[in-house]
Amino acid sequence: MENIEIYDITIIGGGPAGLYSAFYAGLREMKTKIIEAQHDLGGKIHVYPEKVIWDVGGVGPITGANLIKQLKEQAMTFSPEVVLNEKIESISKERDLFLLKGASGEIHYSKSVIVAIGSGILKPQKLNIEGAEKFELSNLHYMVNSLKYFKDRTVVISGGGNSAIDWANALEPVAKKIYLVHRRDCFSGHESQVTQMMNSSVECLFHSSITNLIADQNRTTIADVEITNQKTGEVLRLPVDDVLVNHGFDQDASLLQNSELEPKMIEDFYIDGTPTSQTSVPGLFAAGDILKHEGKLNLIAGTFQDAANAVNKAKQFIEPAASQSAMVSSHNKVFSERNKEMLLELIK
Ligand SMILES: Cc1cc2nc3c(=O)[nH]c(=O)nc-3n(C[C@H](O)[C@H](O)[C@H](O)COP(=O)(O)OP(=O)(O)OC[C@H]3O[C@@H](n4cnc5c(N)ncnc54)[C@H](O)[C@@H]3O)c2cc1C
Repeated sequence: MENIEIYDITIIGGGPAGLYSAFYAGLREMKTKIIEAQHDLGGKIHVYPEKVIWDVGGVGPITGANLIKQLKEQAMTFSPEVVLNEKIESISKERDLFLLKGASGEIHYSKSVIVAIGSGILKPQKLNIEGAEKFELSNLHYMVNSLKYFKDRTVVISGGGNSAIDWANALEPVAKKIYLVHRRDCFSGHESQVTQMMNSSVECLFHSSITNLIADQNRTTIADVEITNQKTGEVLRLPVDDVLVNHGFDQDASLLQNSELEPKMIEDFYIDGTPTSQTSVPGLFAAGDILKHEGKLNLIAGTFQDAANAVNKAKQFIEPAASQSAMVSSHNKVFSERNKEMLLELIK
């Protein structure tokens, strides 16, 4: 083990929970590594780069893309080691060290670990219609990368959760017409979003689902959608420009299933932790959507508290005499030089 590089803390997952953990670990002067399976940091926010987010404390309305940019900038404050395109496949422990096995074959060594994998590697649940995948290159979408693309188009959205409703509201002023197809007659989305949508021009088709996609003459693009009302059996054929499917994401639980360490879990997927982000395995902490505890807030804002708690507990795990939490950032000596520069700017 002479040539291995050992980190104080390794964060698995580069979404908001992982990025804020990386910043906070730097604040606590820990040697930090962050490992992300995708080619870029930002996590689930990449699903909604053009959605405007209003509920991050102290941050005005901001697009997903800009929030990712700011989260990344903050995370890089203390220059953590960043490893991209590396899926961690298992976690084990030898004596005092955690060993994280990456899909690349590399083993990452760490004194403590934060699991910040959200819902695992994101895989949208696909439309269950034979041959639908061929339209993914044209007008069948599982994400919205550009609102502009939908300008003056007729769009059928399938789904009834927060994402579907958010997109119906965001696209309604842009598109020519929005239909929302939902298999139930009530929505599980946030009340205010549902109210906004119900008071808009979005046309909701309840008890319904998409049962067929009819191609244009070239067989490359969806020209019409068949929608079946499950209660009446009535079939409606709508000419469309685009179909947007928001049926949620498949949960990839392989990391914890493949690991020798067996933290207590909930529903075989979530980590059953404490409100201070501890798991049942000493030295292994969790933050963000993967963590469940009393008082859990499944919002970006909630990931920050999980992250700071996880880092503070990790710091004490490897240095039992360390203080319980970091000093507030305005007093923290690691910022003193930068604070001086900013104050000098102010009095210029
Ligand atoms: C459409 C939509 C809209 C939303 N809108 C809002 C909103 O307006 N406000 C709000 O507060 N929240 C919103 N949310 C929720 C918010 O995005 C999540 O709560 C937040 O992203 C959770 O952050 P996280 O870091 O825990 O997980 P994630 O963002 O899911 O990040 C986890 C990261 O871990 C990586 N990963 C997973 N497994 C591995 C592995 N084995 N090895 C390495 N890396 C791995 C993934 O690739 C991913 O990058 C929305 C969610 C969706 C889907």
